[in-house]
Amino acid sequence: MTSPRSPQDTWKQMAGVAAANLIQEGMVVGLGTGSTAAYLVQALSQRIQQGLQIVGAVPSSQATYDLAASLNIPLTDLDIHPELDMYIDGADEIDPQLRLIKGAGGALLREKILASAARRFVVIADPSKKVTQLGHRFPLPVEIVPLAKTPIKLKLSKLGAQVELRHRDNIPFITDNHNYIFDCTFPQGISNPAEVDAQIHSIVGVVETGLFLNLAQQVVIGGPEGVQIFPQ
Ligand SMILES: O=C(CO)[C@H](O)[C@H](O)COP(=O)(O)O
Repeated sequence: MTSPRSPQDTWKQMAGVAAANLIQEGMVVGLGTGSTAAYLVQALSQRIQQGLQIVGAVPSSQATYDLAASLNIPLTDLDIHPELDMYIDGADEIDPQLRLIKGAGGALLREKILASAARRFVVIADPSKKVTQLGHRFPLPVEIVPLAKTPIKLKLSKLGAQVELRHRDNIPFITDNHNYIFDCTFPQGISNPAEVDAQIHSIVGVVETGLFLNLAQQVVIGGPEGVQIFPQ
């Protein structure tokens, strides 16, 4: 297993290990994307080596697929298992109502598909991800069809967002679904996430937003005082 490098990494690993311990025999599990989810994947692999038998895991990105395959986790997909027993993933922001901003890793569409296909969605994080209001610390990622980038940018700006096309290595970042991502900063935060989500979804060419509302059931936070699970 990778050695944690900072307290935050240690806390992410604690959350990943605790969430892997929630996985039971015979489950179909969705695996999230990002550094916290990578600790989950490593811990699940260890449990499988120790004898846990799952039906299979569905990865939320190519990166997670590659990691899980390299660790010999049995993989499956939504065509074979359209319902997941559990989906476990990180988040960029978590509010007190378990509403989330996700998508820093660029996998928000597949992540939301898996979260909505799961009977139980467990979020794993370190304490820095907890916020009182969404959108204050982290821009909202919005996945869009590249052809429509200019009209969509205009419409998002009219909703009050400062809109940046995500780049990697000085070229536009392309998602696993061949789309672009706009990172949208709302200077006052997002006081009504459901309304903002509906307004953004009404723009033609928007594929999905990083607002995960009414999806997460449980949060596992690793921190200096150990692991806290809410609600228990
Ligand atoms: O939404 C995500 C990827 O699209 C990640 O779950 C989120 O960015 C958290 O990442 P990390 O665990 O590396 O802090």
